[in-house]
Amino acid sequence: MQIVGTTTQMEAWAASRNRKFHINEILIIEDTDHGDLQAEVVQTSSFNRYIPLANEQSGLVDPDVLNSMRSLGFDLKNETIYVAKLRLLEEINKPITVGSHVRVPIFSEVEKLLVKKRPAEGLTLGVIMGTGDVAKGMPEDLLDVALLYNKEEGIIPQNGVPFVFDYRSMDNYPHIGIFGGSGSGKSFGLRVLLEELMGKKVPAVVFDPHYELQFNDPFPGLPDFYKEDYKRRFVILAAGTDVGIEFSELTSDDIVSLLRSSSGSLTDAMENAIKTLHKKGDSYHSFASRIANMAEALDDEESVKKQAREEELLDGAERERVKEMAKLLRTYKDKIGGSAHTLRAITRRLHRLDMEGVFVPLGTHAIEEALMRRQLVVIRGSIWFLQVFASYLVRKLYQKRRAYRDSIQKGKPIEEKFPPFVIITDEAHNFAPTGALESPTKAILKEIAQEGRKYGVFLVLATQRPALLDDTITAQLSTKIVFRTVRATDIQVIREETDLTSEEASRLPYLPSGTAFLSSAITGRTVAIRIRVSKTTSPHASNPFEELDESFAELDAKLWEALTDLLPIDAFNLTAYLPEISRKMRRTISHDELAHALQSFAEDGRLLAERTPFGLRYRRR
Ligand SMILES: Nc1ncnc2c1ncn2[C@@H]1O[C@H](COP(=O)(O)OP(=O)(O)OP(=O)(O)O)[C@@H](O)[C@H]1O
Repeated sequence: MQIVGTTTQMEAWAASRNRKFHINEILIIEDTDHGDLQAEVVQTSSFNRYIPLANEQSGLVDPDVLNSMRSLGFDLKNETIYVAKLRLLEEINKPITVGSHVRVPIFSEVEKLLVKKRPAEGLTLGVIMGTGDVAKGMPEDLLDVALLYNKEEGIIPQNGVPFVFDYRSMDNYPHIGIFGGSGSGKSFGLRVLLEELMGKKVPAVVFDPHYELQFNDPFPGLPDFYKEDYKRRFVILAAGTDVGIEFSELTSDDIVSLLRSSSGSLTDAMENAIKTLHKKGDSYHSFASRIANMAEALDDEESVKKQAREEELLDGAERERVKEMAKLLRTYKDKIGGSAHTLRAITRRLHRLDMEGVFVPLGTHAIEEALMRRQLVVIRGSIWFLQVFASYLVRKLYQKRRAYRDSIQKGKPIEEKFPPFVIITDEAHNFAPTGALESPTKAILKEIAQEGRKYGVFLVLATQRPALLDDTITAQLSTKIVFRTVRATDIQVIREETDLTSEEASRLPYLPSGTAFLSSAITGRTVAIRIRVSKTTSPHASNPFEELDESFAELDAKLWEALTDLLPIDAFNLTAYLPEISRKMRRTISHDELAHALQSFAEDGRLLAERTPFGLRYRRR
């Protein structure tokens, strides 16, 4: 391998007669002037001897490169020649020397560049692309730590140097963005990241609207040495059942922002009424009934006042209610204006939240406890619910952590201990949409994006549409893992927000699933990685069509077995067979299900449908 063509102090072309270049591999240029230089292959091509001029004319390679190859003795007409564009990984002040010899490094030469942390200290996310050759001399602790997967062969060996992410440096370079279109491997990558965070016992909260984050089932075909038991490292909590909002903790401002976030706009009159009528420590019931009483009092002011004057005519409970209404009128009427309509609108909104199960007496207790145990907390619920809940939860956890850190730093009495933690969500563009679009969680995520580092609170935001994610937040994500991306608007944002080169950006639409560019202030350069196989799998990870063949074919087979003894079966008399078939199937089979099954067995040729004077009779073929 040799340097050919015109070079600069950053880039050069290399040509070889007998070795194909791999994209992203690291090579050593033995420069006579500068000594050994490390460079990365950023583009590869080859000349085929049978169509020698095809590439030459295509303009892919600089004419200078071709002339230089000729002058260095390459026979362009009769040889197959491999060509690569190299980019230096270090800075020099004069151009790379043409004619310099190029070689594959040995592991120790590139160890510092490729392995910033050992697997014991960082998150092992995958394998660095193009490192198959240098990996041969790796020490033991880097072997078999990132097994790979492909659909055809299943689990395959680690074929390169592992990529170990130095998560402790997030202290200086916080937050991670995971971008990639549908099917690009984003969810798979997120699972691997979560496994690694659990492995290091980093407390984290992940929102799971797709109900797919569960870590009990091992990935099929995993060798025993690679299996990991995460059962004690995570908890799954259902929003609205296990966790929710503890109403009595809310301030008037919280209630305003909660109602605004859950039901869109809130009028000034409604906001004013909430702030006037809400009292610190109110339960949902006490607040809702105060509003309802006030609305009723406003509806029929004169009657309430009259009844209050004649209170001795009323019985106990009713007397209390009337007295309360009269007091509300005296105290608040002027402050909130006279509209019962406004109050009813508040009641309706509160009622909806209550019906959805948003208010849970134990609030976020279970989440805080799990974080203290350094677990991963998976919170499940509908997207709507999670958005409403996330805005409250994230703010609350962040405040707790801030209060604790501030009390230490400012020498105030120490607040309750609260650990640093990571907030993770997919579909992040829904939680923090770009531009003027509002979402309940946007403000708090923005605050954490800008300030969270100081308190040890970090974000991992995954999205298919980086162009739709709030740009202040995007700019704060110090590490971006970019999977296959096809849309031009998203590629544009990625180019602006990462140091991906134009060659790398042009590869984005064609990246195979599971391959990504990691652009990070922590690594200092863009690294192409292949994400390792996850150690666990989602309960609904199987291909839906394979699932049809497997699970539903099994159902078919069971039914077939249950009815074969009873053949022939008369279609007019199906109900007579149902008890026996249901008994054999150990579940109730309906008339329609049996009729449908018989018909489909006749269609696939297993049964013969005979016409009789009483209708169809199914018999074995
Ligand atoms: N690291 C990987 N190694 C091997 N195969 C992978 C890897 N990541 C993803 N794949 C393959 O690609 C498929 C799609 O991946 P995944 O479900 O992660 O896509 P996605 O980007 O999350 O898509 P969506 O956003 O639609 O969920 C996986 O089922 C798997 O077969």
